[in-house]
Amino acid sequence: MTRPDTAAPAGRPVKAAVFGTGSWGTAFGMVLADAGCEVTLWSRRQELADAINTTRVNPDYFPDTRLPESVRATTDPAEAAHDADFTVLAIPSQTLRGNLAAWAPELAPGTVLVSLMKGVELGTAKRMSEVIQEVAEVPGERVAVVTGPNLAKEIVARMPAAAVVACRDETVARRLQAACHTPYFRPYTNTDVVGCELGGAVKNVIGLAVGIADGMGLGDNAKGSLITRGLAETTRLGLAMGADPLTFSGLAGLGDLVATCSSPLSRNHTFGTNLGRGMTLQETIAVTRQTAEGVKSCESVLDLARRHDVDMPITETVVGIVHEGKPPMVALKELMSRAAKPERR
Ligand SMILES: NC(=O)c1ccc[n+]([C@@H]2O[C@H](COP(=O)([O-])OP(=O)(O)OC[C@H]3O[C@@H](n4cnc5c(N)ncnc54)[C@H](O)[C@@H]3O)[C@@H](O)[C@H]2O)c1
Ligand SMILES: O=P(O)(O)OC[C@H](O)CO
Repeated sequence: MTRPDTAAPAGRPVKAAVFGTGSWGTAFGMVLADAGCEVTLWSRRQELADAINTTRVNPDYFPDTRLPESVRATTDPAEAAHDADFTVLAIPSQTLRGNLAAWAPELAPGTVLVSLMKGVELGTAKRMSEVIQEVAEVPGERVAVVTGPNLAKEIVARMPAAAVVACRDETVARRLQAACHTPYFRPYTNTDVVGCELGGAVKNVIGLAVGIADGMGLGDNAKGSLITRGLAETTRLGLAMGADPLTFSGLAGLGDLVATCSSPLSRNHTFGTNLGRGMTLQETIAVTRQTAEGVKSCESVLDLARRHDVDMPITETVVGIVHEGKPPMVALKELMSRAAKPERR
């Protein structure tokens, strides 16, 4: 595949570096390769990079999936980043700042940094694209976000999904859209980076809440209510932060909420279900071997809400259960006994 815009040198394939060889980094690397890119995955562990290079399989995450020939792996950040048109970041949100500071000197000049992460930084309450801009010292026009209902396990099975590619610069969004568009992965562009990132981060918190309700056996009315009121509080926060409210009825908002809150493949949903069934936080963490971003980001989302003076009762309830040891039944009673109010306020 040649580059999708005239600004880039012709005659070679689009190159992508993907930092993080977990579920989504591996799956999105496969999408990029299927779309015609040359992909280098950066892995922390040499055994994993060797396994991918020799067997074409990531044995730790997707032992049954053969990765395309155009995907290779390395543990050397400079080798991964070399000449990359897109530098994709797929590590846990809370580790981004430290890792990116180490990788920044190796980034290819002019590369577009792409966040796959759905979290908000603890302490600063910054979105991932803000952390990227700050640490890599790049303008917002060179930072993009890929988000939407994209459960990695379904993507590696090449099951159909749509997504959103968001960037302040629509031309950059279109380049990335072309670089990851395949017959099974349909990306739409959006310039509302704030809304897209908030949609992704807050849906993990609502996914935890719905999981808890499922674990408690509260039924489908409770699920529908939590999804809808979860979307309402996400939209309130988005509006306060300058996002376009329509983003939240799109793939980054409603689409991702529905997928996360209805799928047993969602780590956040499953985490919540275990808590709702009565596991302690420590027991739940012990059985969750992958990243469930909402567990940490519920606190930073609540922090954001307070900074913007926005009421987010479901997020507050999740923080109470996950971090303050509040029994789910007590939290439920508190949530249901809040003062009555109109739906649209
Ligand atoms: N898995 C999905 O279906 C999915 C889909 C869309 C978005 N996301 C988002 O993508 C991001 C990554 O999630 P994931 O599912 O790939 O998680 P994962 O747990 O499957 O993989 C995380 C990767 O980061 C690496 N890692 C962990 N700690 C690290 C550290 N301190 N320094 C460097 N690397 C570290 C791990 O080795 C692994 O390669 C999250 O923000 C998640 O919300 C995931
Ligand atoms: O497994 P989860 O809960 O991190 O969800 C994965 C994706 O974000 C779903 O779009």
